[in-house]
Amino acid sequence: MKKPIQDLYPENLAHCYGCGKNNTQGHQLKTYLEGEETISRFTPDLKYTAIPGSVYGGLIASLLDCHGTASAAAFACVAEGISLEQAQIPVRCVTGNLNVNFKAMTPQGKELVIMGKLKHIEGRKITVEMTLSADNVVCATGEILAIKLRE
Ligand SMILES: CCCCCCCCCCCCCC(=O)SCCNC(=O)CCNC(=O)[C@H](O)C(C)(C)COP(=O)(O)OP(=O)(O)OC[C@H]1O[C@@H](n2cnc3c(N)ncnc32)[C@H](O)[C@@H]1OP(=O)(O)O
Repeated sequence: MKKPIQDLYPENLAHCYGCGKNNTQGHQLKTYLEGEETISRFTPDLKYTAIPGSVYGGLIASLLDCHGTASAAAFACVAEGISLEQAQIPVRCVTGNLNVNFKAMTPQGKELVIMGKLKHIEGRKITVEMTLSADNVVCATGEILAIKLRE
């Protein structure tokens, strides 16, 4: 079975609050490469409330952040011919810049679907465009500039 990108991160770089598998108190977001796009799914619980019934924007930014860095790692691996079918990948990206547009209230109690597409890669800089949807309605869009860490 295909593993999520975050489960391929080196053990010492897998503690991120949003997506680290080694952070038992974090969100543990999981992102998959499907064809030329990436996908994560997350259902927030009620503590992430903004206006009652809607999801807190900080959580939305956090989901886009971690989806974006995972997507960047996956796209960098594909570009460099590094297999994702192995125990660990030698690629880890951090956020240089994250831009979020909140398009509509994000409803509580729904599974959120976050999708990512590669915009471009230039050296260690990887730009990914993202959407976050509930019930097929785009509630937020985002763009991340992720920087691949030096080895
Ligand atoms: C944070 C590292 C620790 C390891 C933790 C791993 C796990 C974390 C998991 C977290 C995951 C979840 C997500 C999170 O929460 S990640 C947490 C939030 N992000 C950070 O803390 C990152 C802080 N910044 C840095 O550590 C360094 O600045 C990095 C590593 C990013 C680059 O420093 P480095 O010395 O390696 O490289 P460089 O300075 O030669 O830059 C290289 C190129 O990139 C360009 N550039 C750089 N920044 C920006 C910018 N802001 N906007 C536009 N461009 C930028 C730069 O101009 C250059 O371009 P060019 O001249 O080549 O054209």
